[in-house]
Amino acid sequence: MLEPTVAAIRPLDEAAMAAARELQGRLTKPAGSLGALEPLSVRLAGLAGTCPPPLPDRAAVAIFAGDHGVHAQGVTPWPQEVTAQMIGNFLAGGAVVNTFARQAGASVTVVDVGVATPLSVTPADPAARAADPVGPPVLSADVVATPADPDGPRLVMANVRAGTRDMTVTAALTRDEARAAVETGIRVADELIADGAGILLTGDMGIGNTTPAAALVAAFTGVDAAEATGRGTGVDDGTYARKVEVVRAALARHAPDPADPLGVLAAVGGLEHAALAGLILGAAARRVPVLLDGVIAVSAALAAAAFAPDAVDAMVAGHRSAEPGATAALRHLGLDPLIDLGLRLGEGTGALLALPVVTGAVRVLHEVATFDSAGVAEK
Ligand SMILES: Cc1cc2ncn([C@H]3O[C@H](COP(=O)(O)O)[C@@H](O)[C@H]3O)c2cc1C
Ligand SMILES: O=C(O)c1cccnc1
Repeated sequence: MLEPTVAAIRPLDEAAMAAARELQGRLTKPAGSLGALEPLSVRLAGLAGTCPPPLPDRAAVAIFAGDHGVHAQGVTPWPQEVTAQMIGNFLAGGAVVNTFARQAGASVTVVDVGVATPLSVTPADPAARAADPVGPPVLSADVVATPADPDGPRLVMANVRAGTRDMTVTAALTRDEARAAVETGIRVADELIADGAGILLTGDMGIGNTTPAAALVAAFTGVDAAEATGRGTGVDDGTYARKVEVVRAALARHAPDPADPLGVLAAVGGLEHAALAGLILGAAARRVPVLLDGVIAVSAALAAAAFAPDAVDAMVAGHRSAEPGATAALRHLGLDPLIDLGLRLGEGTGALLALPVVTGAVRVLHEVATFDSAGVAEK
C-alpha cells in the first residue's frame, strides 16, 4: 500500500495554477493584496487540477495516539496513562481539540495506533449502542466506519503495538511495525476522503511524543539535537537538558539515514508520527490538502516528504508551534505557517484555528466579483 501511494503522488497541475493566477488578477482588489492567501489559492488549484479548486469543506481532523518507550528516560513530567485518559476525553468531547472542531464544523476521528494503556472503551456494536444511546461513541474497526452518532467523535482501533521501545536502548519500532503504522495512516486518509472530506487536519496525542518528534526533525533536517528539542508540555531545566541528551544519544546510536524514511521512523519515531506521515501521503495521493498542526505533525511531514518530495505540495502549515523543532522542520519543507500564536498543545488545535484561513483563500476564487463583472475601473 505504501509504494503505490507514493507512486501516485504527482506534481501540481500547471494549467490550473495559471488559471488561478489569472483569475486572482481580475478580482476586485489590488493585485497581491491578499498576501499569502493568493499563492495558497493558486497552489490548491494546482493540487485539485481545476480552477477554482473545491472549497475545503467537510474538514476532518484525525488524531493519532501512541505511547513511547523513551518515556522511561524521564523526558516528560506526565504519566503515560494520560494518553489513554485523553482519548476518553476526546470521545466525550471535552478536550480543546473538540471545542475548536465544533467551532470549525470539523469531524474528529481518534485512531489508537499505539497506545500502551488498555483503553477503557469497549468496542461498540449496534446492539450495545442502542442499549446505551448516550455513552461515548466507540467503534471496533481497523478502518473508519460510521458510528451510531455520525457527527460525534469516533475511535478507530488500529493498535500496531502497545507503545514504542525506548529508542535510547534499541530501535523504537521494527521496519514492519513502522510500515504498518504508515499504512494505517494512508487507510484513514482514504476512508475520510471517501466519506467526503475536502481537507484533512493532523492531530496527535502521546505523552512524550515531542521527544521522538525532535529526533525526527534532527534526523531529516540535520540540525543539532539542541535546536530540534523543545520543552514540550513544559519541562523544567533539568528535564530539558536530559531530553536534549536523550535525543542526541538516540541519534548517535542509530545514525538514521534521512534517505530511508521508514528506517528513520523505525529507529527514532513514534507510531503516531508514522501514521501521520501515512495520512499526509494518502491525502497527497488523492490530491486533497492536508493542514498540518504542530511539531509532531511537521516532523511526520518531513518523513512524508522523504518518501515523496511532491507530497509537500499538498501540505498547508497551519501554525508555528512554539517548539523550536517545528521551525526547523518548516524551514526544511519550505512552508510558511498561516498563524503564529505561540501554541504548544498539539491534538490538531493549531490546524483547526487555521482552517478558516484556508477556506477563505479558496472562497475568494469562488465568490469575489471581477473588475469586468462588477463594473469597477482598473488602475
Ligand atoms: C493533559 C494533556 C493534554 C494534551 N494534549 C496534547 N498534549 C500534547 O503533549 C504531549 C507531548 O508533550 P511531552 O512530549 O512533553 O509529553 C502529547 O500528548 C501532545 O499531544 C497533551 C498533554 C497533556 C499532559
Ligand atoms: O507543537 C505541538 O504540536 C506540541 C507542542 C508541545 C506539546 N505537544 C504538542
